[in-house]
Amino acid sequence: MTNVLRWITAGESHGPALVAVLEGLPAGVPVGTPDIALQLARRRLGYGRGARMKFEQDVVSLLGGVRHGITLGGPIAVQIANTEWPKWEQIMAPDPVDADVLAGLARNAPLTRPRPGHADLAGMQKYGFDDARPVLERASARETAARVALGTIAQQFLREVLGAEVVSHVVSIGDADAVDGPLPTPADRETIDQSPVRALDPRSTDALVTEIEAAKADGDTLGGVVEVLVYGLPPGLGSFVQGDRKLDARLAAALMGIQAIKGVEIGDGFATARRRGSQAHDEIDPRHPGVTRRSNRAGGIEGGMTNGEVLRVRAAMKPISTVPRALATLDVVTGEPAVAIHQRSDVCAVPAAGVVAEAMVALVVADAVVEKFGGDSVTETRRNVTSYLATLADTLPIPADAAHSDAAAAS
Ligand SMILES: Cc1cc2nc3c(=O)[nH]c(=O)nc-3n(C[C@H](O)[C@H](O)[C@H](O)COP(=O)(O)O)c2cc1C
Ligand SMILES: C=C(O[C@@H]1CC(C(=O)O)=C[C@@H](OP(=O)(O)O)[C@H]1O)C(=O)O
Repeated sequence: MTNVLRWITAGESHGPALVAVLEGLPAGVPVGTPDIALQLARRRLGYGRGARMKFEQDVVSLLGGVRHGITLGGPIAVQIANTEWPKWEQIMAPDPVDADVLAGLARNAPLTRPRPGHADLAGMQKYGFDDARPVLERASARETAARVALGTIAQQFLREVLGAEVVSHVVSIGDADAVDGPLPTPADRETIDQSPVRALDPRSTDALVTEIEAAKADGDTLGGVVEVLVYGLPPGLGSFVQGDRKLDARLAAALMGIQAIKGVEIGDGFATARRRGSQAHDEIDPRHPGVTRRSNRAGGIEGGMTNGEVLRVRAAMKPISTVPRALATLDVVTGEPAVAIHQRSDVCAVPAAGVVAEAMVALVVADAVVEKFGGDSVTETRRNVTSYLATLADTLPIPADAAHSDAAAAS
C-alpha cells in the first residue's frame, strides 16, 4: 500500500543535521518553528537519559513547504541542526579528510567490539564494515528527533481538521508499574510532562524513578511500556479490505519502526487473548448519549478501522543496549572474546520513547485521515469531514456526538 502522506528522514547521529520531509499534507495547517522546537524539547526530557541530552541542542529550521506559519501543500522539509557538529566535523565529514588528521583524533578510533542488542554486529556484517561507527551513526535514536518534528505537523493537522488530540504516558519502567488509574486526557498533558518519567499519577513517579536509580547503580539499563491515546477520531479511518490497509497494522509497523520498540499492543491486546468473548468485546449501547460503547477494550479499532472510541495503543521498549556493566562480545578485528563498547549512554529512554510514539501515531492517523477525507486544503478536508459526520448521523441511529467520542468514552 502506498501512503497518501509520505515521510522520510536522513542524517547521522553526529552529523551536521537531521533532515525530514513530509509530503501529501493539505495546505493551511498552522505550524511554526516554535511548535516543533517545543516537541523536540519534550523528547530530550526524562529521568535516565545520558549526558548528551544536556549539552547537545536541537536547532530547528523549516526549509520548505511552510510560509508565514501555514503549510503550502507542497513537501515540508525540516532541518534539525546539531550544536555538537564542530566536534565531529572531521570524523563525520562528507568529503574526504586527510588520513593523518583522522589518525590524530581519538574519537575516530574504530569501534570493533559490537554491543549485543544494538545494530552494530548485524550492520557490520551486512555492509562489510570492521568499524561499528558507520552503522550506529544511522541506527542511533537521534534520528527520532526528525520524526518528532514531522509528528508535530501531523498533530497540528489532526487538531485543525478534527479537533483530535494525541496524548502519551509511561505505563511501566523495568519491573515497576505506574498506578493503574483513569486514562490520561488532553487536559493531563502538562501534568504528565512535568513528571520526570512522564507518568500521570504523582505516586507513580517515585516508584519509576527508584527503578531507574537502582538499575543505574548496578551499571545496568531499563526499558518499559508507553501508551498513546488519540481523542476525537471519527469511525471509519483505516480499512478492513486488505491487511496492509488496516489501521492497527499500520500503527504497529510505525511503532515497531522506532528504535528499541519490540512489542505493540492495540487496546487490551494480550490481556484480551486471555478473556472470554463476553468479557473481551465492547458492547454497543445507543442509550448512553455521546458514547456508543460500554467499554473500550478494543482500543478504538475494530476490523482495522477506528470505531469512534478513543484510540489506545501501547509500545514496549527493550532496555538500552549500551549496558555500562558491559556485555560479552567479540573484537571483530582479532576475533577474540571482548567486552562490548560502553561509552556514555542513556540508562532509560522510555519517557522520550513516549514522545516519539506520539509522533508516529499522529503521522499514521493523519495519513488515514487524508486517505479517507482527501482535500488539498484544510478547509476542504474539514468540509469533507463535516459532510461524512452528517451522513453518519443520517444513515445509522447513532447519536451524532457519538461519532466524535469524548474523554468520557475512554474510561
Ligand atoms: C529515545 C531513544 C533513546 C535511545 N538511547 C539509546 C542509548 O543511549 N544507547 C543505546 O545503546 N540505545 C539507545 N536507544 C536504542 C537503540 O537506538 C536501539 O536499540 C538500536 O538502534 C537497535 O535497534 P533495535 O533495538 O530496534 O533492534 C534509544 C532508543 C530510543 C527510542
Ligand atoms: C542523541 C540521541 O540519543 C542517542 C541515541 C543512542 C542510540 O544508540 O540510539 C545513543 C546515545 O548517543 P551516544 O552514543 O552518542 O551517547 C543517545 O544519546 C537523541 O535522542 O537525540
